[in-house]
Amino acid sequence: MLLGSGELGKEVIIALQRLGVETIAVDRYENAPGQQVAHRSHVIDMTDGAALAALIAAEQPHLVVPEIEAIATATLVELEKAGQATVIPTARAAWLTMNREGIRRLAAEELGLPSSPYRFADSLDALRAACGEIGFPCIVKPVMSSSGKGQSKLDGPQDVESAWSAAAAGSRVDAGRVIVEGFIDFDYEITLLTVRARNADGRIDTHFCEPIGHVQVQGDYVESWQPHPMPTLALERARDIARKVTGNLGGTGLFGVELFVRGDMVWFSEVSPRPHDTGMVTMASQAQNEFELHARAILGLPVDTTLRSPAASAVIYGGLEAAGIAFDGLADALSMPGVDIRLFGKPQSFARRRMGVALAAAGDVETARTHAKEAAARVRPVAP
Ligand SMILES: Nc1ncnc2c1ncn2[C@@H]1O[C@H](COP(=O)(O)OP(=O)(O)OP(=O)(O)O)[C@@H](O)[C@H]1O
Ligand SMILES: NCC(=O)N[C@@H]1O[C@H](COP(=O)([O-])[O-])[C@@H](O)[C@H]1O
Ligand SMILES: [Mg+2]
Repeated sequence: MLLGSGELGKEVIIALQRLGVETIAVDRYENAPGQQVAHRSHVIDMTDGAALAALIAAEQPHLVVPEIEAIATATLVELEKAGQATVIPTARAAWLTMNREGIRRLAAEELGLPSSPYRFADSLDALRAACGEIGFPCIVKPVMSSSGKGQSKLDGPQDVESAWSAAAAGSRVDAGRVIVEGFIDFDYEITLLTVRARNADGRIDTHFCEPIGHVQVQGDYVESWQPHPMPTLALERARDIARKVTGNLGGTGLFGVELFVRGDMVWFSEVSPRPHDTGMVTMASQAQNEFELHARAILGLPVDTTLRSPAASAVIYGGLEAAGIAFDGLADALSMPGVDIRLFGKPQSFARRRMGVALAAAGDVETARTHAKEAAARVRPVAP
């Protein structure tokens, strides 16, 4: 049972089905991408613990696979403890990463991993004080949000009030709480896809994919590529951080470990205990893409993180505010060498909603990036 059935869950469902698994797609709205391919589906408010528990009791899935962070994870923890659900990778991992406070305190305070300085605030006044302590520039984010929703960069005290309002509007669950992070002036940022999977002896091994470089605009990924070259020491540090944080979260499955890099310095940013949006590039670059790796790992099957070809991905946004939009220019995009397109089939388009992705494999990353961006630009959303 997938909890969340967007573009990432859709691919996990397809990968699971190819291995003979029966799939149930759950989301907050009807005809979510994953629901279009699953064996059956349900629409519930996944942040409603009682509704979630009732659905799990009715369906009795062998595995519960969170696909987004905003779900009633405290309920998952209870169900797991009572032996009524097996949560991927663990209920505790879903619970800790749902809230930026949980994962940040674990990573920085318990595991001692390098991260940006941070404070939490529950009111505008507290936010003013917190920004004062962290200094400017800084970044403010709701403790519960994703894809950059409700996130602001603040250059001075004049930006505090608008950041507080933006966080309230962009929070998935209105917790009324924000994190302030010191701004890290990184050279580049990566996602290190990390897989915890059982080996032939039944023990869990940690496997790493090649680093994925990416560009984010307003906290949302617009472009990613693999491999991203890194100095040996920085890569070792990145893997060390990823091994520690995923080892603590436990269980089996694929994780997206987000890291900032400057020279040989590496900072932990956050981690998704599930496939990552920037990892969509692996549909073009790897022998087993991140969705297949997740499916195999959670089923106790062997994994192979080998890179097959340099590749890149570029996001196709909705551009329009309309239901049932269509797309022009597919033939133009697909005529490019090494290019492939995924259109997610989201029933409703918003200007900044991710509706598809262009993928390009090439002999080198630069060519792949150029081709992916060009292909994405050739796909034009049109009103129905
Ligand atoms: N402290 C920071 N210093 C510099 N840049 C930052 C910082 N925090 C976030 N960013 C930038 O904003 C992006 C999004 O931040 P973050 O990953 O925390 O948001 P998110 O809403 O969880 O996004 P997603 O769900 O897509 O991972 C980062 O990838 C990075 O580009
Ligand atoms: N960064 C997290 C991420 O990319 N999550 C992906 O976006 C979907 C929600 O999209 P929506 O907001 O367009 O419904 C989620 O279901 C997941 O597939
Ligand atoms: Mg992120």
